[in-house]
Amino acid sequence: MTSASVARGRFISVEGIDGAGKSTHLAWLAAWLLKKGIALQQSREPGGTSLGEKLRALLLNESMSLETEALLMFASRAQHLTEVIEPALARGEWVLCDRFSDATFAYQCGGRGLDQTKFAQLETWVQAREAGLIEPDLTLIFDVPLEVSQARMANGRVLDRFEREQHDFHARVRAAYLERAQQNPQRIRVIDANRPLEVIQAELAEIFADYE
Ligand SMILES: Nc1ncnc2c1ncn2[C@@H]1O[C@H](COP(=O)(O)OP(=O)(O)OP(=O)(O)O)[C@@H](O)[C@H]1O
Ligand SMILES: Cc1cn([C@H]2C[C@H](O)[C@@H](COP(=O)(O)O)O2)c(=O)[nH]c1=O
Repeated sequence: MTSASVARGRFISVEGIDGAGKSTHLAWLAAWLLKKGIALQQSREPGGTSLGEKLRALLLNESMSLETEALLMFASRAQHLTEVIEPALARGEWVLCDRFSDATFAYQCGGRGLDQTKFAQLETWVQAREAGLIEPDLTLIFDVPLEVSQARMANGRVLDRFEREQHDFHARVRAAYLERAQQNPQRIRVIDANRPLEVIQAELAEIFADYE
């Protein structure tokens, strides 16, 4: 097979409020898919590139205006798309990404109140290509009640700027994620993450059973 005929890889993103368990499940899913022989890249946003990780450190730790925050999220994404995501998909590899633009919709629009028109403009600017908008093929939202995520986060970790936000902020983020799932039922799947790990892993194995 020539490189021109390699089938595009799959783009999977995981989302959820802070402490929902998405990083835990992403690591498990990556190991499970690798065992099935699927070549993949595991990455995250903000971050995923050398520049993106520097932007991540600023975003998670420095105070900044709402506009700066939204623009830096998309700056990290622009770099991530051109440097990591698009080349990997073109090589036929899967990309498993810990958060993508649904997170901007949930945190910057839902949590912070950014105008959705501005979000749509930035999304088009950064993600539009000739073939259409680059979006995940499948997005898993790990959903838990706030008391559960707060209890999981309280378990001995140093909280970043987003994690230190008030209860109302996280409630708005969760509501925005669920709204986004309702708007995109063909792409987004909500997973009840308030269950034992092995039960959630069995659901993930079922979802990906037919994927090759
Ligand atoms: N289903 C579960 N049952 C019990 N504990 C869980 C479950 N899922 C995750 N945890 C635990 O909750 C904590 C938070 O999980 P994790 O770091 O994966 O969340 P996260 O959604 O990636 O958080 P963040 O977005 O803030 O990085 C970890 O200690 C993890 O072991
Ligand atoms: C991509 C993206 C992320 N965020 C926020 C959400 C989280 O609180 C942090 C990332 O840290 P994580 O716990 O490792 O997921 O960034 C955001 O506000 N907007 C975004 O687009």
